[in-house]
Amino acid sequence: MDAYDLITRNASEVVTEDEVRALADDPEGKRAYVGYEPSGVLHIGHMLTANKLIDLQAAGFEVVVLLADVHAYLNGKGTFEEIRETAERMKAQFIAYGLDESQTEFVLGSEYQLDESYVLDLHALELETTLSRAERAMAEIKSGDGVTVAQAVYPIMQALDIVYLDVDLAIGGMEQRKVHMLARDTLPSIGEESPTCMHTPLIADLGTGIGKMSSSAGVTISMEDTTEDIEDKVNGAFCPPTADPDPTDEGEERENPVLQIFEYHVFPRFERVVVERPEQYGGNLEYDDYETLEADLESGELHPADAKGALADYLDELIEPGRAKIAE
Ligand SMILES: N[C@@H](Cc1ccc(O)cc1)C(=O)O
Repeated sequence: MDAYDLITRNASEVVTEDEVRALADDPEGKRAYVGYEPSGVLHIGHMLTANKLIDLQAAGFEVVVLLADVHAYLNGKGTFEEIRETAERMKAQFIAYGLDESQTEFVLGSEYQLDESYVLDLHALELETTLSRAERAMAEIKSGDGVTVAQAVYPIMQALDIVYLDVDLAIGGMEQRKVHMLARDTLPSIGEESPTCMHTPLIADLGTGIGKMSSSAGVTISMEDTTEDIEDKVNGAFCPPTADPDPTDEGEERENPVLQIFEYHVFPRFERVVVERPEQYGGNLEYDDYETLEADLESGELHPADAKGALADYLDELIEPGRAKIAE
């Protein structure tokens, strides 16, 4: 796989392809980041962008993980003290998950976001941003009704982070895209370049295949899950024998979350996937790529129950180091 393909694999959106190609041609010294609000424990959503950071490290990028304590505070996630404690724990979980500690720079937002120059640049950007634009940028990030002033400042700070962390590439899930578009449009007004961005897909709710999996609603997988929890959740997952399920009777789009997790979580981390089956059902199946597994599920060669059994095992292996860290 060449550098561009590795950098962009499994991405839902690349803004722009030409810009990322230029970075891929000369990755030496290039920096990429993801920011996370410290809250709860690492879950499958965090792990998806972390996989992208692992790809970027393999492609030669320097990687920055922003533990966005001020953002979490602005989004009502607790006191500063609580948030900072959570940030410390999340850092340990990211390392347990597979981010190379010697190649990853962990930064707490408050280390620089309270500096005078940052605050003055923030106010300059505030002058360039309408409230409705800030509100729209937050639509997929905040929960609940009504945007507070704190939540309107949030996306503007996120845009400025790209400048202050001196990164060449901003990564986030698709729910971050409007913040990144705001950054691309407004940063030139304070004399900065429009940042290059890349977005990872959102995984559908495990139980229904509808909407996106989140820690606040529905079923998610996190580093707190025991082996048994994972088995139960995966066994109860929505998994018709197709990657493209029909919409619900109410017309809601549906995805196959079991296949999505194979594609975005398992194949990027394991070279070969083995689905164990008793001899009388044809013996084990082995896959070197996601597409073959998907084709086998669609043809009926691979039964959803067997796919789920394998998925639970691989997810458990991915979660185990973080789970051990939490238990310490
Ligand atoms: N907006 C991100 C967190 C974040 C904060 C600041 C950033 O610079 C980047 C990302 C989230 O929803 O979790």
